[in-house]
Amino acid sequence: MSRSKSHDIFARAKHLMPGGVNSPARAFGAVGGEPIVFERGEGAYLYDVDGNQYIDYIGSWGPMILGHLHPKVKEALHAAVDQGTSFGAPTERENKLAELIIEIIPSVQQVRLVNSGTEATMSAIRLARGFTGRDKIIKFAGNYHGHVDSLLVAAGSAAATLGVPNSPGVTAGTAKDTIVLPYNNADALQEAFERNKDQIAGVIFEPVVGNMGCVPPLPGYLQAIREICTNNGALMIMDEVMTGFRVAAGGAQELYGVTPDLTTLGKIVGGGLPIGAYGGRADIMGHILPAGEIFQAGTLSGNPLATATGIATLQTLKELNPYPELDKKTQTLEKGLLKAAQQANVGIVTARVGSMLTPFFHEGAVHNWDAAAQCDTKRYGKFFWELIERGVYFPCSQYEALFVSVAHTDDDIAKTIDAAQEAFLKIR
Ligand SMILES: Cc1ncc(COP(=O)(O)O)c(C=O)c1O
Ligand SMILES: NCC(=O)CCC(=O)O
Repeated sequence: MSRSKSHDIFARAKHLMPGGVNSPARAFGAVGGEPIVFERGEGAYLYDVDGNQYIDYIGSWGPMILGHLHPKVKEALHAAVDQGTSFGAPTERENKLAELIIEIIPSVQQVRLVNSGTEATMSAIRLARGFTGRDKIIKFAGNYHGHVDSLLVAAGSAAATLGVPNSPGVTAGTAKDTIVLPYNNADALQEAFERNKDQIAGVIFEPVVGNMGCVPPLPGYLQAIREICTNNGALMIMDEVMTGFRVAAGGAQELYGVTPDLTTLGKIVGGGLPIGAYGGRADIMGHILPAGEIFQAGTLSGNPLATATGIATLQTLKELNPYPELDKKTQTLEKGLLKAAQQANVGIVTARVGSMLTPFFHEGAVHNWDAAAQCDTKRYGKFFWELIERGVYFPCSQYEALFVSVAHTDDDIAKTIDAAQEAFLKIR
C-alpha cells in the first residue's frame, strides 16, 4: 500500500500547522508513524489521497452513525446551501432540530445550540455554577469533555494519549475548582461531597466513557451519581456528546434509565457538520441569557447548514431505528476480535455498549483510568498498523472507542475480523 501523496501533503502540513494537524487526536501520536491524508468518504469507507480504501471505524470520532455521505443528509445539505449559509438570526430549522432533540431526549426540556461539544460542556458548567451559586465541579479521571480549561484536568482522549492529562496553560486557579475522582466509584463521590459540603455545583461525566477506550458504567453507578447529586443540591451533567443518539436513540440516559439535570450533545446531533448543544430542565435553562442572566453566545450558533444535516440525521435515525442492528453487528465484531486474539494467543479484553467498542490490550476488565493506563499501548499501535495495511481504519489510540455505523455491512465486519486475525498473528 503506497501512501506517498499522503506523506508529501503531511510533510507540508507540518510547516503550516502545529504538528501538521488541527486536532491532536488525529496525529497518530500514540501509534507512531504519520497520519493518513484523506480525500473522500462514502458509506463505511474512507479513501486516502493515494487511492487506498479503508473500512472506517472512527467515523469522524462519532458523528457518522449513518456512514459517510448518507443520501438523506447529502440532500438536506444541498438544499440548505442553496438558501444561504449563515444569517446570525433565528431560522425555522433551529426549531425543528430543537423539537427533535426534545422529543428524543425527554430530560431535555429546553436546548441551546452551540458549535462544538467543547462549547456545550463549557456552557453547561457555567450554567451549573450560575444556577447553584457554587464554584466546584466534579469530573472523573480519563473522562474527556473537550478542551474547556477547567475540564482539562486528568483528561482522557488525546490528552491521555499524548501524555498531557493536565495541560500547561490551565492556571492553578482554574484547576482548583475541579475535583477529579476515579470513575465507577460511588464511595469516592459520596466522600468528595462530604468534604466539600455545599460547594459543588455539578458533576460532569461520560455515562459510557469513550475517551479512555470504551468503559461502561458498573451496575448502579449512574443511579448513585443521580442520588448523590439530588441529595446535595448539585446538578447532574451527563456528557452525551459521544453517547447521544449512539448507544440508544435517547442516549445513555435512555439505555440506563437515569435522568440528568443537564445533557451535553455534539457529534451525531450535527450529522457531520460543526454543532453542539446543551439542554435540560426548563427551570435551569431559563437562566441562560436573554431569558435569564447567565451569558452564552455564538455568531454561528444554530447554523443553517449544521441544523439541516442534524435534522436529516436525527430524522433518518428515527425512521430506521438502527440500534438493534448496530448492536448485533458490533457484537459480531467484538466476538470475532476476541476469537482471533485467542487463536493468536494475544491477551485482550473487550468492552462494548451498542456500537461503541474497544479491544483493550489488558489482562482484566477496565473500569477506570488506573486500569486503562496499564494497557499495552505499544502493542495496540502495532495492531493498528497491521490493520491499516489491510485496509481497516481503527482509532489511532488505545484510548478511543471505535464506532460501527449503519453503512457497515456484514461483509465489512467479516473482512475486518479476517484482517484482525492476520494482524494478531503478526504482533504476537
Ligand atoms: C464525551 C465528549 N465530550 C466532549 C467532547 C468535545 O467535543 P468537540 O470535540 O466537538 O469539542 C468530546 C469529543 O471531542 C467527547 O467525546
Ligand atoms: N474522542 C475524542 C474526540 O472525539 C476528539 C476528536 C478530536 O478532537 O479530533
